[in-house]
Parts: sequence; structure tokens; C-alpha cells
Amino acid sequence: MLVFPNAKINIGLNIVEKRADGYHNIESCFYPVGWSDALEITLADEFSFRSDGIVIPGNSSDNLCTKAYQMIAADYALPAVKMHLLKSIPIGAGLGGGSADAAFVIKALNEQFDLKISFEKQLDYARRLGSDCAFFISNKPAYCFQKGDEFEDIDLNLKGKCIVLVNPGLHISTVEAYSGIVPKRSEHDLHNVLKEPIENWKFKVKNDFEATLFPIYPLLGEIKEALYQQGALYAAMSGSGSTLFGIFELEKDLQKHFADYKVWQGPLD
Ligand SMILES: C[C@@](CO)(OP(=O)(O)O)[C@H](O)COP(=O)(O)OP(=O)(O)OC[C@H]1O[C@@H](n2ccc(N)nc2=O)[C@H](O)[C@@H]1O
Ligand SMILES: Nc1ncnc2c1ncn2[C@@H]1O[C@H](COP(=O)(O)OP(=O)(O)O)[C@@H](O)[C@H]1O
Repeated sequence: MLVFPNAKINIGLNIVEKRADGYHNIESCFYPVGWSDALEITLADEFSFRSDGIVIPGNSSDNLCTKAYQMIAADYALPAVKMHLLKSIPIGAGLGGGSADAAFVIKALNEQFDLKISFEKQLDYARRLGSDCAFFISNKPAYCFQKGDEFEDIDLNLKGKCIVLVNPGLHISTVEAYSGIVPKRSEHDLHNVLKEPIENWKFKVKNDFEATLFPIYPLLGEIKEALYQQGALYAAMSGSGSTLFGIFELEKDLQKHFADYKVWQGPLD
């Protein structure tokens, strides 16, 4: 089976409070984007995982794909498989690429081997692998809360608009990014502001990581500003960075403009 785990962006990210378990309660709109890995899962004599493309830190037993397989194999009689991942989504980039890979393994094993794991149970498995991971089980725009692993449908349709993602290659650790944050309630209810025209978002839809990370990495703020100068209706950092995104009314080719960085651009669904 061949699947294409895709990245996500965060449209708005409020870090509301620190929890007793050390994690943070957040409020965010997660939106799928087309920057994708490719993952092939085939029957084999023994389990193996290998990856090509962008080098993933850690060895194959640390990989979230391997962890997802082992977690399902602990509860279901799974045959051995060979997994081959072509890694394209930048790592430590705020795009949730590792979480997407893991969620797609859960979904692919369920389908390929007819395991009949319910949707709710797939969400629970995904939550065990990472806070972002459960989102990729449904993989459709959602208002996310708690650790980012509880969802509500959101009335937001950006279909037809174009997104440009710019990754400057800085690897920002999620743990470090959260450790710099003083949580606070947001001034604006994200549900409500996302109903306003996209041109208003610039003033109301904030990613709380920007205030702490932009002073440390001024390049991030410069790229965001450049996206606005190029005509973005809305621009922001995704997650804990370091990827910036701009949403444009029409198709936009900024590959040359951001020639020093990794750029992905395409339509939003
Ligand atoms: C910041 C966000 C925003 O969507 O995305 P990324 O920028 O990583 O893509 C997420 O909250 C990242 O989720 P994810 O990358 O799955 O994090 P996890 O593996 O669960 O946790 C890594 C570490 O981040 C911190 N963490 C994570 C999620 C959360 N709600 N509160 C936290 O404090 C904890 O220190 C935890 O040990
Ligand atoms: N399949 C995978 N793809 C990417 N990263 C992975 C994977 N498996 C494990 N990881 C680990 O997860 C960490 C964060 O990955 P990633 O999801 O790309 O970042 P982010 O949380 O910023 O979106 C990396 O440091 C990496 O070592």
C-alpha cells in the first residue's frame, strides 16, 4: 500500500495554560496542506523500516512509523511488513510531519489488514504517539483544543486559495519552544475571528510562539513580513516553527523569491 502523509499548518495558536502533566492546553485551527511524504508498506518476512530523502534524526526503532506499527502489533495479529518512507516534509518545522507519518501508518495497517479499528480507537492510538498525531486520522480542518488532540468541526473553507510555505531550515525543538512560553488566555475567540474576512486575521489571529521565537530568530519575522509584501492575505508561523506560511488569493510562485529556503506552494483544499 502506498500512502502520502501530508503536513498541517496552525491558523492561530493560543497557548492557554500549563497542565498538571507538564503539557499545555492550546487552542488552534489545524488545516491540512499538500506538502507530503510518501510511505510504502508491503508484506515481508520480517519487520523493517527505512527512509530516504531528508535525513531523520534517530535510528529506525525511534521512528514514529516503527512505533505506530509496534503499538498496533501489540494488540492485533499483524503480519511482518517492510516500510519505506520518502521524507520530504521538513523536520522540526511546525508542520507535524512525524505525526502525519505515524497516523497514516495506523490508518494504512487498519485498511490493508482489515483490522476494523474504530475511528475513536484510531484517535486514541494516535494520541499515544504525539499531541498532533490524532488530527491526521481525520485530516480535515478542525478547531483543536486540550493538548491539540481534541477536536471540533470548524466552519472554515479556504478551498481555491493558494498557500506558500517557506522553511528556512532552522530546526526548532517543540520542547524548547514550549519552555519559553508564559501561557495566557487569548483576547479573541478563534472560532469567531476565523469567521471574519481573512484580511482581518492579520490583527487578531496570533501564533503565541512568534512573540518568543521571533526575537531569537529575527529571520522568521523577516520571512513573514516578506510574505505580506508579496501580497499574502494572511501570513504566520506554523506551530513551533520554523516554517512560515502565506495564504494568497491567487496562485503565487515565490520559489525564486525565497531561493535560499525550502518552498512548497499549491492550492488549499
Ligand atoms: C506545537 C504544536 C502545535 O500544533 O505543533 P508542532 O510545531 O510541533 O508541529 C504541537 O502542540 C506539538 O505537538 P507534538 O509535536 O505532537 O508534541 P508531542 O510530541 O506530543 O510533545 C513534545 C513536547 O512538547 C510539549 N508540548 C506538546 C504539546 C502540548 N500541547 N503541550 C506541550 O507542552 C511537551 O514538552 C512535550 O514533551
Ligand atoms: N517519521 C518521522 N518524520 C519526522 N520526524 C520524526 C519521524 N519519526 C520520528 N521523528 C522525530 O520527531 C521529531 C519532530 O518531528 P516533526 O513532526 O517533523 O516536527 P514538528 O513537531 O516540528 O512538526 C524529530 O526530531 C524526529 O527525530
